[in-house]
Amino acid sequence: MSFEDDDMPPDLVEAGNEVPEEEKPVKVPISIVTGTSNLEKHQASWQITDSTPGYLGAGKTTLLNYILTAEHGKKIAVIMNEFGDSLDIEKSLTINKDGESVEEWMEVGNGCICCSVKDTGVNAIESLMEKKGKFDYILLETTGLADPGNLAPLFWMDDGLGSTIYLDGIVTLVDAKNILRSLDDPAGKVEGHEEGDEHGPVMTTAHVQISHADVIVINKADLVDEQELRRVRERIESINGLAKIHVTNQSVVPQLEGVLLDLHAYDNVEELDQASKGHSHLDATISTTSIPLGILEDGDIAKVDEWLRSVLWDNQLPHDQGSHSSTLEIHRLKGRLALANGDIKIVQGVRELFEIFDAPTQREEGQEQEKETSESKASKMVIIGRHLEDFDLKGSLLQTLNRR
Ligand SMILES: Nc1nc2c(ncn2[C@@H]2O[C@H](COP(=O)(O)OP(=O)(O)OP(=O)(O)O)[C@@H](O)[C@H]2O)c(=O)[nH]1
Ligand SMILES: [Zn+2]
Repeated sequence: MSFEDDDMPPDLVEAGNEVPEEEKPVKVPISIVTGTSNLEKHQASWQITDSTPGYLGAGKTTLLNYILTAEHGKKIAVIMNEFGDSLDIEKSLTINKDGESVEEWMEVGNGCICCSVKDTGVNAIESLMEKKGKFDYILLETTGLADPGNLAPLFWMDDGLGSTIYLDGIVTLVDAKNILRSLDDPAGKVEGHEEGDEHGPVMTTAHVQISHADVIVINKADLVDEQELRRVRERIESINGLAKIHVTNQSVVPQLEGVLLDLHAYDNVEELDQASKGHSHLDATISTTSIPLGILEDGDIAKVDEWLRSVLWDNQLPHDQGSHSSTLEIHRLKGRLALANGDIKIVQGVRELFEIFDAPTQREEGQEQEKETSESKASKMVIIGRHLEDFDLKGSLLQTLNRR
């Protein structure tokens, strides 16, 4: 597992397959950058007749160029996955250090990196690191990848792959001028997801990219006025109440750490408390719901685990009485389970994958601080998904915990 706390005393480490600290490979964080694209360029076959200049890319290339030329002292590998319209078996990989870039080519098999990364992509990155030395960070740009939810689990649950790479987080760029239109545009419909009723709201690529994001960069702020920017922001927050939001011009983010790098989006739940402010129902397709759970008992962890298995694996909402014409679809979830004895567990989920693990303790900051945070923070589960309002998630979870 990739969430071990370095400071954990050895007697708390589960016996069995634990590798001694000094033999453990240092894992390299990978951030996935998604964003809406120029439909005319990438999706010509859809016969877009709307030729307004609005449908340009959100600014991913601008962002990556900014990173590649900025002086940050980090060795960052940027992998550009240009749209898979050619059957290239090599992908451009740009390695940058201190404003100096070297272009490398990486064999990934059959064109689209999201399809081939599992087999060859990780190996390719690893062998490149052997040749070029370890990277500090990897940024994977995913033009043409509609659904980052397919890619995230490959890098997240990485123990099976024996990988030296772990998912740091997903960054989604949106175009301030066009995002509202993209969210309402049936032409952007995502294929391969569970269909709701035929006449229901369409789930677009923009929805899926926003719902999976840990960080959302609203770019091209210069093209909208304050009022429109607020509407964009509120709509995005109603879809994904967990993501950190930054507003930029020319993709110039305030800093790299915490915005693109060092996100730790899968090993902490810092953003959990921002989610309650909620502008629910601004978007009819995807929303965020927040379930307060108070202080839990030891035995409740197993119940939460059971509930998640049922909902995520079996598509069964426990104690559900209603009949539904829609299917519950959960994209992302985060939770904090605060136990009466002061222990805190973290829940992380993407699609059908989830994990419950001990919260990293903050020993450096002293026992007092640790105690204070555990007492002041109650349990909470935040869920992002489709058709959430058709189901009583809160009632189901509380009943599973015998709270009702
Ligand atoms: N007005 C304005 N234009 C911007 C801004 N950022 C980028 N652009 C322009 O928007 C266009 C698209 O930017 P790119 O960085 O190529 O976007 P992309 O997401 O890589 O686009 P694709 O390659 O189509 O996926 C370019 O012409 C940029 O110069 C901004 O903040 N404001
Ligand atoms: Zn693919």
